[in-house]
Amino acid sequence: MINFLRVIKLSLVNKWKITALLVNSLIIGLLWGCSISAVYPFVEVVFSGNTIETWLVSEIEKTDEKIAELQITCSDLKLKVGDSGNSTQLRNELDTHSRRLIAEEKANQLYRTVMPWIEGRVPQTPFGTLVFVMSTLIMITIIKGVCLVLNSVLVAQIAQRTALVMRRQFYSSAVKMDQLTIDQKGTSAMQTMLIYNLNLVTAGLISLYGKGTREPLKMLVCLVLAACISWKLLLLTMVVAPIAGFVINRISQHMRTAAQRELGGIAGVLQSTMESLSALRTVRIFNRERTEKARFNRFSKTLYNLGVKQAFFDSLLRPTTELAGMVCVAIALLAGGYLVLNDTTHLLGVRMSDRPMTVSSVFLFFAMLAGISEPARKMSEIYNTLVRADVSSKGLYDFFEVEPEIQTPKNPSQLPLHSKGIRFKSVNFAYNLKQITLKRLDLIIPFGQTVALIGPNGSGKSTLINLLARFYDPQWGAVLIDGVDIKNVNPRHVRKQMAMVTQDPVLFKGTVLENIQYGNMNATSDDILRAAEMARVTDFLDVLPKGFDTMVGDRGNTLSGGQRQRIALARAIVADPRILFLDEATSQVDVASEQLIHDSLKQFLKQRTTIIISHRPATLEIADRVIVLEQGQIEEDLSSTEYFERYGIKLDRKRVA
Ligand SMILES: Nc1ncnc2c1ncn2[C@@H]1O[C@H](COP(=O)(O)OP(=O)(O)OP(=O)(O)O)[C@@H](O)[C@H]1O
Repeated sequence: MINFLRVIKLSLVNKWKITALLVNSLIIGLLWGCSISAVYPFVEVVFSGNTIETWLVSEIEKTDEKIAELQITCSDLKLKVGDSGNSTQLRNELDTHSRRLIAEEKANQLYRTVMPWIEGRVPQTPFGTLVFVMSTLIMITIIKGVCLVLNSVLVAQIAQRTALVMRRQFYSSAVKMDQLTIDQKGTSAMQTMLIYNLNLVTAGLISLYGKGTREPLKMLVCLVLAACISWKLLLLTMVVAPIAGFVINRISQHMRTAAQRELGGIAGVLQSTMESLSALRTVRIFNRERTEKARFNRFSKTLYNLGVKQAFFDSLLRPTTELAGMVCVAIALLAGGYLVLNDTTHLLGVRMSDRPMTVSSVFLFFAMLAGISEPARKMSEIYNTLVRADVSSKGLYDFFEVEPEIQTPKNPSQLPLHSKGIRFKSVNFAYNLKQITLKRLDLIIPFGQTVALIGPNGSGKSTLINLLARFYDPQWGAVLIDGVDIKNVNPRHVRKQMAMVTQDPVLFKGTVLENIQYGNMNATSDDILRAAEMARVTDFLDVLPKGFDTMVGDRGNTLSGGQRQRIALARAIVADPRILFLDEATSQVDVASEQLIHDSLKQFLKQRTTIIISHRPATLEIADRVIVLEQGQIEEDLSSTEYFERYGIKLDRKRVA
């Protein structure tokens, strides 16, 4: 439970709520004990045709008689002990009777103390007493109900607050996590963790602070009351507890393994579902519904088997605790019955109580054991939840503890506003040990230049941009902006001067306006309008139902690919970056619009360094320089005019017009 203990530690900041909860749970426990104790007046008073007052009077009389009798016996025994010298048997007898005398005196004292409080204040008939007991029981139940509501609210507040902290911690770990780890883990695994693991941890906290606090306190109250009747008899009945504890421990070890497997299985099902649902169009166009269904069914079947296994171990717990409880009750009744039937205080030579037990006190003892076994059963149920919470918290803490590879140095260098140039200095980079992606790459891009990177798929174009944005750090060599190694700069400061548009840009749920503003939250409406005009967003606003205020749907899925790209371009323009990346940024924009965008971009690109990735000659026309990459190395580095001449590329401006 070491991992869940860390969650509990986190929840301890709610110390006042926890204190209130403990007090509340203790009250519930006491009320529980009181309601069970009602069995005593039933058996002893009501069903014997007494009222509380007459019963007290008769008890005082009985104890008076017993005290007188015991005093005589004790005096006789003292004389006999004196005569016989050192007879052990007589001494033991004297000891037993003396103890009994003290116990009777104490009981008598108690009855006499209570008597003035009771006299004339309680019902005077047996039926009236019954009504009184029942009304008290109902009152206790009402107060207990109010306490339970308060208890649930406090538990929810503690658990949900802790979940909130962990959710925030998860999100900040996720956004800090370096790209390489995210690539390896997969975003759907992270989503699963955020939803499923966190839910199980919250359920664990609710169980712990709810039943996990209430039930042991209920047990404690009943244990104390049972011990007051006869602590020795209680010890005797508890001999089965270590055996039950051993069996429960063995079962719980299996439960833990099963819970771990089940969690892994659920993660698999959720990941597979998220993946196929987010790519439903691809699934449909290739008629792969059956394949996906089969894959999903396979995962679900595994989950079913794991669930059944888990349920099997869960189900073992209840009969085990019930059997242990039954054995306890049987021992108690057998021992108690023996003491009552023989009117003795000794069992197998061991004194169990100072006064012989009455039928009603054995009943009360039995009721207290029942009062212990019910919470014990509930406790065994929460164990399963706690095991799952522990397994889930391990997953979450493993996630929190991943040290991001991209770190801010202890004494970061300041990066001035980019105005000189970018340099890749002997850069070697590999995503994994098997393949080097960039090999001793040297490249200098002066400020204000627009460079087009071209080359076959997988030649390392996007990787180059990723290194410049510090999504990854090179294993060898350095990337410098204006002479400052960006490894020594806070990544946030590096990215502050950058903006990026990719071929499949992500838009967020919100309006067109909000999506453009995302690039610069301080942008005025004029800035947004200017950016929208430059990216030709304004050209299609008329066809959108609410213009700038149209909701773009999940990830912008209510827009066409070209419209999405144009909004993403406007978002980058409004950010007013010093370094701009355009990775096939207009690949889905129609030729006529692309030409218009290029015309308006030309002026904009003059005050910044731009890196374009594209295979389309039309896009290359805004570049000053073309660099051809091949297997992570620079093959050619030409001015755009040289490049167009060498490869005989002619741009058909008429077609555009
Ligand atoms: N996250 C990643 N993890 C592991 N390998 C990667 C990762 N991203 C890219 N690669 C590998 O690095 C190499 C270069 O990829 P990169 O995306 O930089 O190529 P590219 O020139 O931009 O290709 P394209 O023109 O197809 O976009 C490829 O072989 C690719 O498989």
